[in-house]
Amino acid sequence: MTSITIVRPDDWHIHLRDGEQLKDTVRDVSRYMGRAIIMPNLVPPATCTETALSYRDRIMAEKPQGNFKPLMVLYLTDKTTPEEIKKAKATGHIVAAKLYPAGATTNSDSGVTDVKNMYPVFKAMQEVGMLLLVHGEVTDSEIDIFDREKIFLDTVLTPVVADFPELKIVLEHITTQDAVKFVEAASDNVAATITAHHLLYNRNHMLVGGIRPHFYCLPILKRNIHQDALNKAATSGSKKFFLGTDSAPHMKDKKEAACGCAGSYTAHAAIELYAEAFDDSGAIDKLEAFASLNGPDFYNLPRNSDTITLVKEAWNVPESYSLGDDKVVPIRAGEQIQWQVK
Ligand SMILES: NC(=O)N[C@@H](CC(=O)O)C(=O)O
Ligand SMILES: [Zn+2]
Ligand SMILES: [Zn+2]
Repeated sequence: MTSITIVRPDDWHIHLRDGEQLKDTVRDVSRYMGRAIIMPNLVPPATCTETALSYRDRIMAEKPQGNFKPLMVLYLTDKTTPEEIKKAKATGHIVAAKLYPAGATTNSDSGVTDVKNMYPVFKAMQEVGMLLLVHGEVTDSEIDIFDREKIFLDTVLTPVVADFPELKIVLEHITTQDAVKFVEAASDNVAATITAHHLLYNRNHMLVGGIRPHFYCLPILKRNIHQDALNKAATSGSKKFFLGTDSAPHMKDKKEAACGCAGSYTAHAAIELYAEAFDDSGAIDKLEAFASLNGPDFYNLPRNSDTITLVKEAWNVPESYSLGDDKVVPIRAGEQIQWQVK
């Protein structure tokens, strides 16, 4: 039996939703993660300090396991002010602000319509040391969905990186070789999260032999050369890449529908799925840096002080889990995962 002990990991990108669903998502994220960056795309979104802090209170009220700490994020809109950034940062609980191009993904309708309008806000973020987290896709209807990440990098992110060299930017849930190259070529202030499902799957898994809606997420799964590039980046030892699951639950009926929602659920087995991906690459020894060290180092936060132990021992994933009054179908539903936490 193979086993590995690593510093407790953190999840630098997760959706916990709200209301009835919170008890289930909080239970899952706090199984083994020490901290998590909580995405603010609620309905309505967490656009100001008060809404982000009251969301934090609702998460803590669900009594997360262990010493779990939620790190909150402000949802940027065209109306966000530099004053709001300073106020949020001063609370000590809000560590980043999220740029959703309006219409790019789930609950992004109130997002930013033109990045140029955000320059005073970015300037304030750079000054107070608040990180900018980016959903990196353009939304133009004539641009092919498989090209939207690359074109965002070329047309939107490149000028922002050049104009704000001291702003720390995380390109979230990267899905292409182009994004890997972009992050590698940028300064040390630019990093990226990579999901477990983009390491384990490519678009064939979603589309060959029938359409599998639980693999449908944004940015969409790409061809296998991109999957390979993501695995190389994650296992390269580069400090610029770290764990962000983008676990994004939607109710079963909303996924298995004529027009299914975007988002895949992985919080039931996050570190286990990453362990499998790293093991598949023959690089399980690189898991700790990616999952537990690079993230806190980039965010300028202390690394977790305790450890977890993973063993290579297969287990069966249930067909579904409860999600509030409903159900969520997780990645690997009804199949096996090769690793588990001891
Ligand atoms: N990744 C997704 O496909 N969906 C996320 C939103 C996001 O992270 O883009 C969600 O909130 O459902
Ligand atoms: Zn996103
Ligand atoms: Zn997300």
